[in-house]
Amino acid sequence: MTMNTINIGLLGLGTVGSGLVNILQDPQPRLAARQLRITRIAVRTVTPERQAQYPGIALTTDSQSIVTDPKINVVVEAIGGTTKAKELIKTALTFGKHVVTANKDLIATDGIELSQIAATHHVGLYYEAAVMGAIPVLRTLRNAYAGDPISRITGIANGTSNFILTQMIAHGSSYDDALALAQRKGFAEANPANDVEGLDATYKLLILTRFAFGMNPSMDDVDIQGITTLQPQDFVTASIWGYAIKPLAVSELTPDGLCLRVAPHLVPLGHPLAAVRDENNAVLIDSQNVKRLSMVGPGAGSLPTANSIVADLLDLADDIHYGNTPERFVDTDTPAIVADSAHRVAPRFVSITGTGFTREQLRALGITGRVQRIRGRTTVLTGPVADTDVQRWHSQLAAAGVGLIHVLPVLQG
Ligand SMILES: NC(=O)C1=CN([C@@H]2O[C@H](COP(=O)(O)OP(=O)(O)OC[C@H]3O[C@@H](n4cnc5c(N)ncnc54)[C@H](OP(=O)(O)O)[C@@H]3O)[C@@H](O)[C@H]2O)C=CC1
Ligand SMILES: N[C@@H](CC=O)C(=O)O
Repeated sequence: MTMNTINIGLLGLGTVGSGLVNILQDPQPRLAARQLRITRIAVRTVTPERQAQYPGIALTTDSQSIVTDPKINVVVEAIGGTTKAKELIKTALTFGKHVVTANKDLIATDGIELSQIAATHHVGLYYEAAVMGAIPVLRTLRNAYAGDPISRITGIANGTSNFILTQMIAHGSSYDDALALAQRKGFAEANPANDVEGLDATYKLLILTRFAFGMNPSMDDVDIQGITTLQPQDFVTASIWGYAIKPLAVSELTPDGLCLRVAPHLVPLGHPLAAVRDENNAVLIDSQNVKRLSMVGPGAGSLPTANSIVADLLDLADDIHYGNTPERFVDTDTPAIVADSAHRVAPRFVSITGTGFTREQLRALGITGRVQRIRGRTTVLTGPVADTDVQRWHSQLAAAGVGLIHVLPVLQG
């Protein structure tokens, strides 16, 4: 059966938006059959030279005119940020347009509200590209786990952080050089602090938690640490003890509630996540029936991310073609039950400035385990310790004038 053309209005023509244009301009046969056509694109700056690169597509700086255009069926939002993007998406949904977005910041914070607006107007709101780039994790959680209780999601959810750590470890790059390269490659957010301070991975973890556990936690429910304090001594010491350091996002359902953590973790060298390098992301889903399922792939970048947008567009194309109202991507506004810090227990990798601290002094603070002194630092690998003890170490060491560089959790299982 011949399909009607689906007119797409694209907001943003940066890393992600240009990837979508590339894929749709030269579509593979199965994609070509769906008649997806970008008709208009909103950007901040239009020049005759820029317009000339996109024959048949009208570039405009008037994004509002796209989200209200009666000829447009689907709006793809790839401008990022929350204020303008939210206003545009709300208008598009209210005008009866389906919306696809890669915007995890917005979906993490306002996704429930937007999803309700979409349902009211009988349109779809999809955002597979917002979480882990090319990895189809949201559809997998939605479609494959309805009958299988999940116990834990463990992932590398920020490509930029993983890329920076790989560059520092494998190529001896400085942190600043590695971050600059991630920016040039289009992996980093407009504000790269979101990547390196763990916020981007936290947004993704909040969305994953909705899909995996049907609960809706907030940023305040997540223990967040970035990668900015890591230095070459950490990688050396961790590897002597048989670990890699990986930027993980973990959502675990315990009898006391959800434990949500974003932090560089020590990961045993033989663990599958230890081998995930560069801008790749990975997710391990632990559940009752399947036990463990893993997926690895590019977590950032133009074509990998745009490919996930195409997957959303194909779902919508079928609904438009058959006259169906798209299903809600996720359907929960249940508040999260979050475990108390006293119940969040893990072994820790403790780095302290200076090498003069004796084992006895450390033991007096309750910091015991294997000790390494290397290049002006003392590092201790402890047994299982609760988050409340870690909070106490921070205040006691600060009061004693001792520099506590970081306390990293060790991944278990
Ligand atoms: N980069 C990646 O690998 C990934 C990004 N994402 C998400 O995708 C979204 C886009 O990211 P990315 O492509 O990297 O961003 P870029 O900064 O590369 O591109 C942003 C685009 O949006 C346009 N733009 C910004 N503000 C406006 C506005 N007010 N009106 C019209 N156009 C506007 C810019 O126009 P102009 O070109 O004129 O400046 C630019 O084309 C973000 O939400 C990001 O978090 C998700 C997964 C991966
Ligand atoms: N900046 C993000 C891009 C994809 O979400 C990342 O590095 O993962």
